[in-house]
Amino acid sequence: MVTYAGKLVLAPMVRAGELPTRLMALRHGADLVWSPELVDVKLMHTKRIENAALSTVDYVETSSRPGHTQGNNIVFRTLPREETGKLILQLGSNNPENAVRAALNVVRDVAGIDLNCGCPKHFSVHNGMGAALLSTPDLLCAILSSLVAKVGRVHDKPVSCKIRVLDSLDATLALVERVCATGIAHLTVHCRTRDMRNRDAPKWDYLAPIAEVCKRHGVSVTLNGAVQSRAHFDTLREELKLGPEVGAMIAEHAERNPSVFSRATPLEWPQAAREYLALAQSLDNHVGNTKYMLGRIIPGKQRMYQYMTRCKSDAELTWLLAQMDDEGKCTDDDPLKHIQEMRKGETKSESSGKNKAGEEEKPSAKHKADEADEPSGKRQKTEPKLSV
Ligand SMILES: Cc1cc2nc3c(=O)[nH]c(=O)nc-3n(C[C@H](O)[C@H](O)[C@H](O)COP(=O)(O)O)c2cc1C
Repeated sequence: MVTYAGKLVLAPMVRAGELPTRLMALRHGADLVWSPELVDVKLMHTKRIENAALSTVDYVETSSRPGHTQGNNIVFRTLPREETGKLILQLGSNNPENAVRAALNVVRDVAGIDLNCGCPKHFSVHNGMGAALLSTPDLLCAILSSLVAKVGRVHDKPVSCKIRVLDSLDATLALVERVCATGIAHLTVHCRTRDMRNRDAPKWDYLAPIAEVCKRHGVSVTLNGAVQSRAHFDTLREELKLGPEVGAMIAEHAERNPSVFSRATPLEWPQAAREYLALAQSLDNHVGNTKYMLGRIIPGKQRMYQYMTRCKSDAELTWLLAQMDDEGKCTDDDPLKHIQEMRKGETKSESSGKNKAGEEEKPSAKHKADEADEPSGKRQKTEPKLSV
């Protein structure tokens, strides 16, 4: 069974935490990775498909949700070869039965189930999920108890949850006592309150007393909030006098550079961007999501950032990043002109039904295998942009 103590992990992040980012984080030393929050009602209506072309397991949305049309959205994709034993799936839920149904649907492909009790964004809280659960502790604990009894114990998989701190330490400790008593194995504490933004300094001093409560219950604990890298975590652990059993979770810094988990120096942004793009393309990641991540990795003030935002396809992104030197400068005098020309060429070959080599166009083996990337992109487009 997976354990969490002392580990440095990738945070759950909507949009940013898709498979390519998780793999890059793992390859650079993340001990565990969290999926983005997946809403229970959506996840419980997915069908498991083994995608032989990519060696992934895809959970694809089916049509059976009332009011939803037939679709083939990939809701969740994992690469068992690299993620087995290291992937924690995060649920968004406001209902114990739905949480259990969703978790049972995917439990064979994940190492643990986590409940999101910390996201303050409208799409989560207006349904009573995420940080709203902090104000409904009875419901929060009912969901956790159900997950522990009906999923965790049955399938020998740990259940965990991620909370924010409350306005006072006493109120936080009282909540932690209740949450630990549900039988969870692990707790992540985002050391900011629901009203604090990511630019606000976290209340790290809450962590030591929270860790004491957790220890009494045999629950491991992870610190979250403004952790920058493995080296920074080592320093923090000393400064805050945290035991070796306390772990840390990184979100924004890992979104900007998924190699921050490394014991060596993390990659510079041009190398990180190149590596991310190659990984995303090898996994048939939707171009909209790839661009989103490149937009986080490439600093906004760089020329390369502006060029990247003008690209519309994987081919354009590949060409552009191949023109980038090791400092991130573009070696082509007029990359936008070249991209326009590429696009015109593609339009011509598309309208003739033939590719540039004059062969008939065929769908790629990967797309044929799951036929689902485009709908997945639609999902990504409609997801709200987070800045939590
Ligand atoms: C792009 C993005 C998406 C996020 N999505 C989620 C999510 O799905 N579930 C969740 O519990 N928190 C989510 N968060 C919050 C982070 O997991 C984390 O708690 C927060 O960013 C604080 O960590 P940091 O200071 O290292 O960024 C998200 C944060 C970001 C930046």
